[in-house]
Amino acid sequence: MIMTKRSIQLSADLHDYLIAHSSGPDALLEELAEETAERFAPSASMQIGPEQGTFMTLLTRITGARRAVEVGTFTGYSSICIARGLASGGRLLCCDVSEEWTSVARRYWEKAGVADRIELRIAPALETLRTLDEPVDLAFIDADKVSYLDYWEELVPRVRPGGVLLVDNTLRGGRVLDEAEQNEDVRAIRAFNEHAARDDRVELVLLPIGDGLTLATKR
Ligand SMILES: C[S@@+](CC[C@H](N)C(=O)[O-])C[C@H]1O[C@@H](n2cnc3c(N)ncnc32)[C@H](O)[C@@H]1O
Repeated sequence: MIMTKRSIQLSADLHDYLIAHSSGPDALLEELAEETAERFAPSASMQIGPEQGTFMTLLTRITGARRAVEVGTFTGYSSICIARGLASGGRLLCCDVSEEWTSVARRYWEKAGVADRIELRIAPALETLRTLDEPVDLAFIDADKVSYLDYWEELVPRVRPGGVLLVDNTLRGGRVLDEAEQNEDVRAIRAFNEHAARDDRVELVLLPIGDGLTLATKR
């Protein structure tokens, strides 16, 4: 009989323990999370979690990424985590449609000392992605769920062989499993997961970090 090792369910205490035994977040990211929670609840829950942020900084650094793209910036937490991991001379292009939310991001980019390596484009992300003509080392998708498949299709051809794609919320709180769940976002994530898992251009793993984080590398 084959015994399958499964990821364990994290209780709130075990999650706290995991955070306490990981690097970061530093005081600046904590301040950003607090300001976002105070000013923008309940939208604040859109922000990535601290362990995801650390994971993304380490992954960006380990892969030596110099040219990164983020789809969905909000108040800037994940963009700071990516920007901090970029190799010397690296650049991050951020795509969002909200001037209000990204004005907070701009302020924290200055405080974090990463403003000089980030470009923000305020426009529907599909429009921005279609203008990209340089190979991408690392892409992060975290915007409107119904467009995930379209973002993927624009980004996969642009990511260089060996480059990385990260896609957030791919477990959607576990609702992907509930066949009765017909919420538009959940259906979109389900369709995305099925599409990506069968995509021969990449190898991927769906990690149980945060709300589910798909990590793919281009063949
Ligand atoms: C889940 S939040 C991003 C959270 C962010 N990654 C963080 O860690 O704080 C989603 C963001 O996608 C943006 N967004 C929604 N639709 C978009 C679109 N069509 N094009 C670009 N950005 C979009 C929203 O304005 C919002 O800021």
